[in-house]
Amino acid sequence: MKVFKPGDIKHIDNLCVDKYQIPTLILMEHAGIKISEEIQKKFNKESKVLIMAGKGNNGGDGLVVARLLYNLGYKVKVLYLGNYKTGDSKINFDILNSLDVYKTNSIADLGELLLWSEVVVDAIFGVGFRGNLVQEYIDIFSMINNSKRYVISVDVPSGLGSSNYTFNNIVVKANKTVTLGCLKENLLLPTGRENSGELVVSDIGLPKDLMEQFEVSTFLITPNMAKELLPKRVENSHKGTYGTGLIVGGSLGMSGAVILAAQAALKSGIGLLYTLVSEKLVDVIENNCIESITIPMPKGLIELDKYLKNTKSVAIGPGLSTENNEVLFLYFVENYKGSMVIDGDGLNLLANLKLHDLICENHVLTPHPKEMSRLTGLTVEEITSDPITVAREFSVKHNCTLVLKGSTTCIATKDGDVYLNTTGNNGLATGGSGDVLAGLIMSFMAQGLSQDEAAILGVYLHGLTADIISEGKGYYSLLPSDIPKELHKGFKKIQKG
Ligand SMILES: NC(=O)C1=CN([C@@H]2O[C@H](COP(=O)(O)OP(=O)(O)OC[C@H]3O[C@@H](n4cnc5c(N)ncnc54)[C@H](OP(=O)(O)O)[C@@H]3O)[C@@H](O)[C@H]2O)[C@@H](O)CC1
Ligand SMILES: [K+]
Repeated sequence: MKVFKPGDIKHIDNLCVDKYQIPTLILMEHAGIKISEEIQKKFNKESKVLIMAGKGNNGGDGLVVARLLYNLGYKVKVLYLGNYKTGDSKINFDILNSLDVYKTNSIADLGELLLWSEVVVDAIFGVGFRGNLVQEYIDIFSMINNSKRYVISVDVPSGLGSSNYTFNNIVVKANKTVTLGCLKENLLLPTGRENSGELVVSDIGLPKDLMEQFEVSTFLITPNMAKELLPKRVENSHKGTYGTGLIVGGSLGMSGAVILAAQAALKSGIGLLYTLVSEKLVDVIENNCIESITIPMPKGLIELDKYLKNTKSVAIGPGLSTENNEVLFLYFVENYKGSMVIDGDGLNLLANLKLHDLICENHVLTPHPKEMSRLTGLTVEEITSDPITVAREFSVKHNCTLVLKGSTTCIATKDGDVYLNTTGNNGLATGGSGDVLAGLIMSFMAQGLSQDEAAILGVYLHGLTADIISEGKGYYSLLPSDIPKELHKGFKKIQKG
């Protein structure tokens, strides 16, 4: 599903007017209708609604809601923050003036108005919000957030920056956000997700042709997209049909990482799996992954060639220490020509040895923000405040697939597209989750998916399965090892669509 930058909306507005002859006043009316319908679904006509109308068009939407609900018999009060000298908001303010609706621009009355209200319509700022908040707005937002009223935000929760930036760290916290016409990037990033409440995308009559033709480079991974990516299973098949993969990893005290990656690969349809570990770990891997073939690390790496010949994909890094593994890592990055996931200490070796020039189109890198920081030299804050841009710039520069992990994971392709994933939950914030993901992506590449496809499906399935498990287990008790065990439930849900 297409995801738009807040900056795209101005462009869409202009095209509506210039190319499709749709005045923005019509769109504003539609927006108001949709918001008022959402309120009618939850609150009856006896309800007291406080409309907080900002000075731009977001405020104008709020003024329409005030009029529509007043006409329906709701008890409506408006606290307006603009002068409304021109434009669609002025027209709606003038219409409202002709009605007997209570209005004030006295911010000093906010406390009393909040006490009076049952529902607050947050129409203070929409996609036109920029930069910092002055103290007056910080106070307004705090009062709304502390009021314990049901808050419905128009388009975006007010104060949400254009990316994951929070500027003053305060955003209106909504119970529901009705976003107008299309999904916006900032709503899908962590700050947006934390503050939007239930997210509804509302059709406000933007022309279908315009929305289909408008080019974007950010997409949300949908259930349908995941379903289409599932590797096909055929009746007349054998283990060769579903590919051979190899996991390279493990070190003393870190054998579990290989086991987790291997179990994920084995439970996601791979034809044949090898694990390559140091001799000391062979027994523990053998005991825990009976379906895989364990290769003890040979003295001469050239001996690996016989295994790699038929191996379609590799995951290198789970549990691999950075100590004494430089030669091994370099061997794979330089010689292996199939698809390869580089995870965990594989990424740290890549960064330590400055091997960025060896990253290529066959590679899927799966860093969390700290690993991304080592790879790029950016701070973790710089990465998490604008993860879409950071991921996109890296994948294009290095011609690879990049999976930047987070509560919203960004999968960036060499072509510059970014796919956002919103499955998964805080129960995944545990050592070992990433190893499972590396195993899944490697397995899907072995089964014939491209690097981008495998990353998209792997990330989506990983999070979805965690969500299914958490329905019963909650978040505290979710273990990475639960995911391979319950993977069949994730597959089943994807297959159902
Ligand atoms: N096509 C669509 O989708 C449609 C979209 N529609 C709606 O329009 C909305 C976008 O409207 P918009 O462009 O007028 O911007 P909006 O969000 O109201 O804010 C701008 C105002 O905020 C102010 N301001 C900004 N930052 C500030 C700060 N830090 N601190 C203080 N003030 C700050 C800024 O002030 P200025 O910088 O100009 O002084 C300006 O006055 C969109 O979200 C949707 O609700 C619908 O009407 C129907 C069609
Ligand atoms: K808003």
